[in-house]
Amino acid sequence: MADAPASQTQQDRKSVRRSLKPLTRLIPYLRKHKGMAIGALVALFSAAVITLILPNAVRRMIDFGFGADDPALVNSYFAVLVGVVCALATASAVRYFLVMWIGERVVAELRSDVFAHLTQLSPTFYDTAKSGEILSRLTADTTQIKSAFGASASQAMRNFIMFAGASVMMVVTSPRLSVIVLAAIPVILVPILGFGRQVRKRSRFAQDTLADASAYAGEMLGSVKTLQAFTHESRSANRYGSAVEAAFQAARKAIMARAALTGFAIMVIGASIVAVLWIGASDVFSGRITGGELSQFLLYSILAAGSLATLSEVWGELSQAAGAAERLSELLDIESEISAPAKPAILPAEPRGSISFDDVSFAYRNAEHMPVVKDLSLNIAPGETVAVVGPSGAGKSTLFNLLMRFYDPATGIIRLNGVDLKQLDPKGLRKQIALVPQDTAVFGASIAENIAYGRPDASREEVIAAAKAALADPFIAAMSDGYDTLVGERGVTLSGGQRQRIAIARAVLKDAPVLLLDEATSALDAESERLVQKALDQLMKGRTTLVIAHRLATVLKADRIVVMDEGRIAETGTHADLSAAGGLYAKLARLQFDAERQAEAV
Ligand SMILES: Nc1ncnc2c1ncn2[C@@H]1O[C@H](COP(=O)(O)OP(=O)(O)OP(=O)(O)O)[C@@H](O)[C@H]1O
Repeated sequence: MADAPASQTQQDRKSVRRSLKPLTRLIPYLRKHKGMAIGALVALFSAAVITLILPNAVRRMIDFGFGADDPALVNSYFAVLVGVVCALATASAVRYFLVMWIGERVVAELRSDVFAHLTQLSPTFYDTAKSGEILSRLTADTTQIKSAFGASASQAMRNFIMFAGASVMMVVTSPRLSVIVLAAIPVILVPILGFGRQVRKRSRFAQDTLADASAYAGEMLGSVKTLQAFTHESRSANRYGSAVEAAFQAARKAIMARAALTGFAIMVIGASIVAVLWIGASDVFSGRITGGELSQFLLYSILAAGSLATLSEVWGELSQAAGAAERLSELLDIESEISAPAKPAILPAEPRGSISFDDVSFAYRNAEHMPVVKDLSLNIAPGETVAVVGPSGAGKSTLFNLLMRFYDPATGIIRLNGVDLKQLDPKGLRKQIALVPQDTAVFGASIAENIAYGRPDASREEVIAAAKAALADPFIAAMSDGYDTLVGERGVTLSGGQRQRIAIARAVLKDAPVLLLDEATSALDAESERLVQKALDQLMKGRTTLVIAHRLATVLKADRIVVMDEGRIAETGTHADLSAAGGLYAKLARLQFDAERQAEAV
């Protein structure tokens, strides 16, 4: 599946899966921990076998120990029993540890894999996906799988072994009584399977509803200022409340199905035990079996019944986990639209930083009927500075997206150093490009770490040098902890101009031959503006620069101005040429730059 459009994922979700098959996706994770898994199985098996020995020991004690009227014999039986109990305790503790360990381990690895996969997906996926929903999958679904692996799977196996063993031992003890108990089994099993399907369907629905609610919460908390500015607090809280309520109702239905399943199983099992006891009692009176044998049989049938009841409960849990595994599999199966070719081309060193767009057309996946770039051709020489201007929505940022290969063009070829971008490994390509975006993302870490985002292996000295080149050093030095000051979500909020200088410092560190610069539209104060401009001038030296320009100063400095309109290049030339031509540029320049001149005059 390529980057799935939302509608397709929705459709997949609605389809009801009828088995635990999605859980097989987890087998490779188990294989990695074969030793632990085998250990868990051995412990599991030992504990089950020891439990099965107990009723036999009880019978021997009743029939021989008490019967023989020999206290020494009774004592030795109890001594053996203590040993058996110790062995049972040890095996159970080992089983618990190993099984829980495997559950935690598998989920840790699964989480890392899902996250790593998510980081690889192309922006097309994120254009339609809701980040809150994805986070819910990463946390809630994996937790469900953990409980399935940690507890349910081992319980299922233990109880299956116990059930099989106890059934065999029941037949050995009293074939006549066994018939009654075993006849009840199909009566129990058939509805269990039916209920199980219901539980699975409903719990998947509950999880989906919860994921939708999380997506909404994520979106709202991400833009809390807008929310409060429009005083939408109670409206949002109500909407989230209803979403959570819907999730609760869905969960309630799943729980109801499970409760009915458990109650039903216990009732049928209990009834058959009472019947056995009744008939067994009359058999003891008539001398057909001994009292010890009836006790043994009864203990085995309680064991078998208990195992079956647990199995029915565990079946429900495993079904829930299968729903979660299915949702995670869907995520893991999404392939990135953008990937490296089998044999990526080597980028020639020369001409360093030459760019060409050759008859390129492109539309975003979620608006395919609306091409955003149309038959666009543009050659940029190494070291050239090209300013891209145009009305809002003309497709300027899209050019950057295409050049960084976040998306592939529908038709036409884009080349770097003469090589088609599709022939290159996207990572290799992106190493050649430094992006200074309009709105810089600052991460919850120290300033130094934020700058080193440009090149994580950079030394402290290199980070400081980059900050100096970006004229960011003075404001960083003035902060309480200097380069170690925490910023972003965990610390100080940076101003627009400061963030831009952090972005420039990152680009300085990256030292790539191509620079993509998206000038901020929001005006900085004169001093910040001067500093940012000065830092940029330094950065642009010797690099091929494509700049989405909003300032007169920038277009004046550019070697060439490209004017975009509705996805096409409307005009190209210098500021003087284009102003004189009296076309779109002249109009834009009049509107935009006149205001700037007036502001400067004030
Ligand atoms: N991820 C996306 N999915 C769908 N449509 C998009 C996406 N990004 C941009 N568009 C649309 O593509 C068109 C061009 O957008 P683009 O951001 O390239 O314009 P721009 O010239 O950079 O505009 P601005 O100056 O306002 O930033 C717009 O109509 C926009 O709505």
